[in-house]
Amino acid sequence: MIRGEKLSKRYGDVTALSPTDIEISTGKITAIMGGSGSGKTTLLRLLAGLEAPTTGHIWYGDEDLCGMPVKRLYELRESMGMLFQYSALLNSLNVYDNVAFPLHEHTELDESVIGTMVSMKLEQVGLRGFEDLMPSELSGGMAKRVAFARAMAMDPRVVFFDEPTSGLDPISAGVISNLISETSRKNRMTSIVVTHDVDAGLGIADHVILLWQGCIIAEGAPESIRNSDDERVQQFLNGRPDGPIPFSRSTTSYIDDLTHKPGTVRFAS
Ligand SMILES: Nc1ncnc2c1ncn2[C@@H]1O[C@H](COP(=O)(O)OP(=O)(O)OP(=O)(O)O)[C@@H](O)[C@H]1O
Repeated sequence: MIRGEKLSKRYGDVTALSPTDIEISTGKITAIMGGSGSGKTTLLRLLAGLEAPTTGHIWYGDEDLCGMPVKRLYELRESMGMLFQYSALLNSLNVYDNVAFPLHEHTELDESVIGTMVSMKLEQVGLRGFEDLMPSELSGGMAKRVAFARAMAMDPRVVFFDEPTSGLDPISAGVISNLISETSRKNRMTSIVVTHDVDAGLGIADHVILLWQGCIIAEGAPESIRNSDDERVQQFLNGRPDGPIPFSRSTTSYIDDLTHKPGTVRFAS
């Protein structure tokens, strides 16, 4: 179990995440969903130990990620995989070297063993035979699949997916969703998926956490989220522009801004 306890994050005056308690079940897929700016990526980065929370603790079993010695944090990271929104492939390395990268970094395995492992991972994503291509020669969907293979290279126990289907056509998005779903279930992997994509999120998740303005407004099994009578949840699920979730996030008066009232002036005169 991964557990966030009174977890919060502020950036200057912006509260990206209000104090939140959260539980991620081992071996399950948890989707973190919500509109733009609701705090999804912030929560993912905190859980992955990529950023320190402003308050709270992140428990991996009985170990607190906050304040953990760096050496132990690196060890823990070796059991984690990450798939970022823009694939984050290393442009100067071909497909083979991108997938092999974590194995070269974290293991002492012979190249022949690494080669076999890379072939297995590329077979899993349907790209065996594409080892020599450079990232610039890949479509967006292929790049995501290579990034998926790289995230799986070390057979991680926990994998973080940040918007894995964004920018993909529906077929490529479906392929990535299936890969997440099948690999998670077969390997009993703990998957944490941040997504705007309602169909993908509700389709693959065992548990859904829905955020709004840095707060959890609903969580539970996909079916219970679908049947929620919270208007904010229904506005998000149905993509309605009008509703309790406002279009504008400005906090100052528009008229005051236009008339440069003291305290609201944004530009140097
Ligand atoms: N490094 C940062 N510095 C300052 N503010 C930040 C930073 N990262 C995030 N924020 C702010 O925190 C809030 C939550 O951002 P976050 O990226 O977590 O939202 P999100 O739900 O992932 O949004 P999106 O779906 O658009 O990526 C936003 O108001 C954002 O502007």
